[in-house]
Amino acid sequence: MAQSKEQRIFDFVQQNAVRGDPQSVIDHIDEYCSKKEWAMNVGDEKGLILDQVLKETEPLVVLELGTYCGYSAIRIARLLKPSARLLTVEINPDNASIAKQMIEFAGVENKVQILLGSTETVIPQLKTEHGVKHFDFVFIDHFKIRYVPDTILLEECGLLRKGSVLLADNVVQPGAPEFLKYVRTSGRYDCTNYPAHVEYTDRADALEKAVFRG
Ligand SMILES: O=c1[nH]cnc2c(O)cc(-c3ccc(F)cc3)c(Cl)c12
Ligand SMILES: [Mg+2]
Repeated sequence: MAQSKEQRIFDFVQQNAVRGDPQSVIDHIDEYCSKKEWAMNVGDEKGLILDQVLKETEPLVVLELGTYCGYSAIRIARLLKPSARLLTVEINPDNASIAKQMIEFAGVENKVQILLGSTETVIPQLKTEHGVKHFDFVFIDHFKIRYVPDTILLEECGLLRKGSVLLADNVVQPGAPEFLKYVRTSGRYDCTNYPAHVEYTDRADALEKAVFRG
């Protein structure tokens, strides 16, 4: 069976990065995806903005929508306090398998739980099946058409509290105009835009931070 791009990324990490060193894994994924094969990791430029917002927030319970190969899960987990946890939702079982191996190689597996399934199925189960009360931080990086429905679902499931931080990738490219309209006009969020570029390119993109007013 032909190898997937995601498997090739993991192979490159396994052969070149330092096992147990999250930064080494991040750097090697960035090296491979900027030099060999582009892939939709949040990347180094937007990753530094993610780092900065995480450091400001100091979250204990984090949700990620869209795991892919685990790059941003590792970026987030490496900055979490010992007792903090990340739950990350991935719909594609092949991606989830690569992400699991990548997260274990980086040595952050005890802070991260990968939940396989669609966000619309998983989000309503988080309180009952995963003992979540509220999320302090949500990184949104999956299908752009799911940004608004999943944000509303998080509100309706009582998973956000005053000050919960949503950080959404790709609000310019591929673009999430309905999401921007929703968080900026609903009156429920305080929003900040962070202009950047599509990972590993010079094409415009941005992250949007939306803090829930409760
Ligand atoms: O689907 C995506 N999910 C999560 N992140 C994504 C991302 O960061 C970038 C892109 C993308 C942007 C421009 C381009 F020309 C091709 C692909 C996509 Cl398509 C996704
Ligand atoms: Mg993205």
